[in-house]
Amino acid sequence: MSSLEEPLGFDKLPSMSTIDRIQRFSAGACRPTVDDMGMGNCWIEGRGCSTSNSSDEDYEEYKGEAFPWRRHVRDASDGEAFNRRAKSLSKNRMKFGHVCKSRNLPDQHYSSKCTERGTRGITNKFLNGIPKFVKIVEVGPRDGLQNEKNIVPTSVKVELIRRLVSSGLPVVEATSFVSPKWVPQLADAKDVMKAVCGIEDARLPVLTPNVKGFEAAVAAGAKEVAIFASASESFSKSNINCSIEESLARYRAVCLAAKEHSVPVRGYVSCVVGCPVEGTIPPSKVAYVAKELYDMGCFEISLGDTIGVGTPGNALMGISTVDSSVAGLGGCPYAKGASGNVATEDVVYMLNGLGVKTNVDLAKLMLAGEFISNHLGRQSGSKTAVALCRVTADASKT
Ligand SMILES: CC(C)(COP(=O)([O-])OP(=O)([O-])OC[C@H]1O[C@@H](n2cnc3c(N)ncnc32)[C@H](O)[C@@H]1OP(=O)([O-])[O-])[C@@H](O)C(=O)NCCC(=O)NCCSC(=O)C[C@@](C)(O)CC(=O)[O-]
Repeated sequence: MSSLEEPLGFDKLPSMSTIDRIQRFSAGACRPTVDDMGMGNCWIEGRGCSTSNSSDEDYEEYKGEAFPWRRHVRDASDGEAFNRRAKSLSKNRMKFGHVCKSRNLPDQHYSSKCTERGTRGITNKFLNGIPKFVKIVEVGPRDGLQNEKNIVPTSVKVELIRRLVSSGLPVVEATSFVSPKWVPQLADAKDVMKAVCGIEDARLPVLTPNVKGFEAAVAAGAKEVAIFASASESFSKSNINCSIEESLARYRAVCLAAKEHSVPVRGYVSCVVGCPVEGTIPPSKVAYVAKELYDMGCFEISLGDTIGVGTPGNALMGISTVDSSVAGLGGCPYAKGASGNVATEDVVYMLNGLGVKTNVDLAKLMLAGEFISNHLGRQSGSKTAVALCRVTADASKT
């Protein structure tokens, strides 16, 4: 029986063809997680969303997402239960169209909610493998604002986080405890965290590049952190001023500290498709870094198409965790050519149209996007937000 405590053998790494399919899938900054790559026995309790029978059950599982410090040894009954649920999922796939109401969106004709009718016309082939629930990790307040020319006031960041959480997003990355010399836009990390750490309706992870950052984050009230490695040597050097191996050594220390504090750690791998300096990145490099992060205790690995050079392909199906940024804000300041992030509004709109539940209220999310876009003095980078605003404005004239 395989144990969750066991390190993965190299034979358990995703096959080259799997990685290749993931590469083709990772459009923009939509980041599939390693679990979604079918990484052998990387079973983490509570992450089996695509095997659930109902969206509500999926969501409950996400809310109860367990972390490595709580990984358990999977026994035979777990495996049987998993298989039973997987089988019944395939029976229930036709239920995709179940309504998930978007409460306050002005005009519900425009895919503001998931409807049975909206999905009926889509072929079974396409629907096969689409998860019933997608967890969205909102990175706007962190990735979105880290590259802004004008520094956004702390109070605006805090209000943005509150609005995003109230839209139903389960995870909102709040800020980074990095060097203020490197990312001055997030130099107020401590104040932001202190203001939001009491929020309980969502997880609010923060980026920590080293133990110094981890300690500052925990002192400010962070309950979850993220570490960020790269599959490209050049990007590692320009982003965190060290080689991949040096970064992994730093992150092992962060993970050890996190374990002592029972703080869950999410792992990022940047440049999983391409790097602005090195060009195409070999999938084996991505798999290596992902495995290292997993082995040191990360409960989830986010695969970042940092400069947005991936293209969608059939392997899109089955992905159940997506990172996105409200109003399409952001991008890494140390990735030349990074074209920004996929807008959360667009992701939610698309998933609503496909009948995939997210538990995010699109209307409230759009208001959060409008709030930050107004502050930044520019139009939202979300096509959905722009289009639906126009529709609403036109409707109000008639
Ligand atoms: C990693 C370092 C710190 C190395 O930076 P360094 O200059 O090599 O570090 P150092 O150890 O020599 O320290 C330099 C100074 O920074 C201070 N320092 C050191 N650590 C910290 C800390 N944690 N918090 C606050 N201060 C810190 C340290 O105390 C010292 O201060 P000084 O003595 O000069 O006054 C730096 O390169 C850095 O902060 N990089 C962060 C870059 C960044 O945040 N990039 C954007 C996030 S990554 C991203 O967006 C990609 C992602 C995650 O979204 C996924 C994807 O899309 O690909």
